[in-house]
Amino acid sequence: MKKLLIYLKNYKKESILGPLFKLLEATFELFVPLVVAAVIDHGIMRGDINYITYMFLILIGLGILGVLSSITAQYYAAKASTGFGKELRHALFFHIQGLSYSEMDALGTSTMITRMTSDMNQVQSGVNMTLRLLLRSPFIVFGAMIMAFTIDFRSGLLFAAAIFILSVVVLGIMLWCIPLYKKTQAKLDLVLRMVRENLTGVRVIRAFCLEEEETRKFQCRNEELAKAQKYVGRISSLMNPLTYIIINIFIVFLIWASAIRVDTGIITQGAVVALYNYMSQILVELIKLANLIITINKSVACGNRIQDVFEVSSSLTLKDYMPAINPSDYIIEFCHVNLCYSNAGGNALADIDFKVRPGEIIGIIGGTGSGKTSLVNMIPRFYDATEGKILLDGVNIKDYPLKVLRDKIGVVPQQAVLFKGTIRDNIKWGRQNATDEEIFQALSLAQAKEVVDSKGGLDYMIEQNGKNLSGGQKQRFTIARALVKNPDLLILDDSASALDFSTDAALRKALAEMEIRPTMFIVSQRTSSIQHCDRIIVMEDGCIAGIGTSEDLLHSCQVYREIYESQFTREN
Ligand SMILES: Nc1ncnc2c1ncn2[C@@H]1O[C@H](COP(=O)(O)OP(=O)(O)OP(=O)(O)O)[C@@H](O)[C@H]1O
Repeated sequence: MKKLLIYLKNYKKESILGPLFKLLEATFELFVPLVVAAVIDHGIMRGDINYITYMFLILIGLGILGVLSSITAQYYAAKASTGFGKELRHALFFHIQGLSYSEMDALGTSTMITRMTSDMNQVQSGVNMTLRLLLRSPFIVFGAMIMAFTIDFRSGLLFAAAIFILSVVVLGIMLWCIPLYKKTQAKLDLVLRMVRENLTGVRVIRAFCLEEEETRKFQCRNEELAKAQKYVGRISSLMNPLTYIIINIFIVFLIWASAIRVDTGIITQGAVVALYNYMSQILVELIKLANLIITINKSVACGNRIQDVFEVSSSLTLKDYMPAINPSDYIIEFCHVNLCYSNAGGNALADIDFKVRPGEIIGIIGGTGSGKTSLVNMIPRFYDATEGKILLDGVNIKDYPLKVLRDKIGVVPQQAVLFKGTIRDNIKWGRQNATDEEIFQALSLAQAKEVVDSKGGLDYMIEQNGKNLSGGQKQRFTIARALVKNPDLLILDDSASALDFSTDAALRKALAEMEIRPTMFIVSQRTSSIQHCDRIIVMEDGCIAGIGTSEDLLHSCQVYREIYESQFTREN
């Protein structure tokens, strides 16, 4: 958490002025009981109206100064904490953007959202409260005690005893509560994760009629959370009655002892009222301090969770400068590449070794989980090879600046992801300066032009995740988005799976006939989608089972033959 405080560095002035103004406010507050005492002892006792009016004006002045100091302190604390929150959020977002898929997989999306939102808010409000109260409350507690000592030494001792006992009770309850708050936070995380999963997977849940089951599970988690919250709530609710009882016992003692001392003329009646006021101030401030410590603890826990994300460094080694290009006959070369996912038992890919010439269309086929996606995901460095190397234009892909590498590659992922915005905005994700003409060219190639026409043009608004489009329409837009980039290398990862056979065939034809054709990797489960590729890579259990044309493979590769025959028979 400490490391996060660096994001306050641009708000040093506010971080100093906020607490200082709070101390000023506290100082004015500490003078109030003295003024009241003076009013009683000198004004009321003597019936001196002028003196009372004068002191009354001083009280109003102290009140106004206190309010002004408080407002100024709130202003600076809010400025520092919101600025801190803004910079921390920005830094975390930037850091997450730099992580590779491996780290994203390990951290998990829903926990990152929680850290970015509710944890971040908790840390921000913790900073705000700390700036306002961390100095103020102890200042008032000890200030009130010192004032009590200056009024009457014996009463001061009573104050010291009261502060000690109250601190033990308040700290005890607080220490009891802190681990329980952490457990409650963990249960809240579970509820949030479930909400997120249910909202994103609502269609699947309904399709499988799992609403009741999910509602039951949610109710369980929700009840566990409520139970934990109630338990910690009950314990923390002990704070007020206990502290009030203790402080009132001390007040009884104080008034009893003071009354005797008033009778003997050691202290005045005004002094008793002042002491009583100081005792009340101590109570209020100790409770505030306890709440503050709980808030700080929650914030530190949340801050540590945010810090954990910062601690995850990207496994991507990044280069800033373009390497010298080694002229090569091949655009892509996989040299004995292995891939082992973090936390996975064994290699997902083993000894992948092949070369691709510029302009070639390579089909990749294989059973579910055979490693097709893993293979193509390594080219844009979504995952890095654990052994071996991959060359692009003769240069190790790890030697390219990431932006240069990814600019050369157009990727159409298995899952068609679109963003809220117009069709134009979405296609421009591929290339920001693409003209409408270029966008239409890409849409035509992707067989998506008639979809745009049917939706009324490029200004049609796509909803978040493209939920107002069919699966096939989304796929066509994601293909157009990759094509508008004019990549040297185009990766289509099962991205025509939702297209009907004739649209799929028209798409392949259009791609094959492109004037300046990128080298292509077409991943598919359908033989018909890849059988006309220049070469086909057949994957089985993370290894290459065969490479060649469809005809060659039908003779030489049993895996391919089995896939081909099973589908060929079915398709006919
Ligand atoms: N992010 C990941 N973390 C851990 N293991 C993974 C990850 N992605 C894939 N795998 C594993 O790697 C293997 C290959 O998966 P991959 O997605 O590459 O297969 P695929 O041939 O593309 O499958 P499909 O046709 O079903 O998409 C599988 O055993 C899978 O469980």
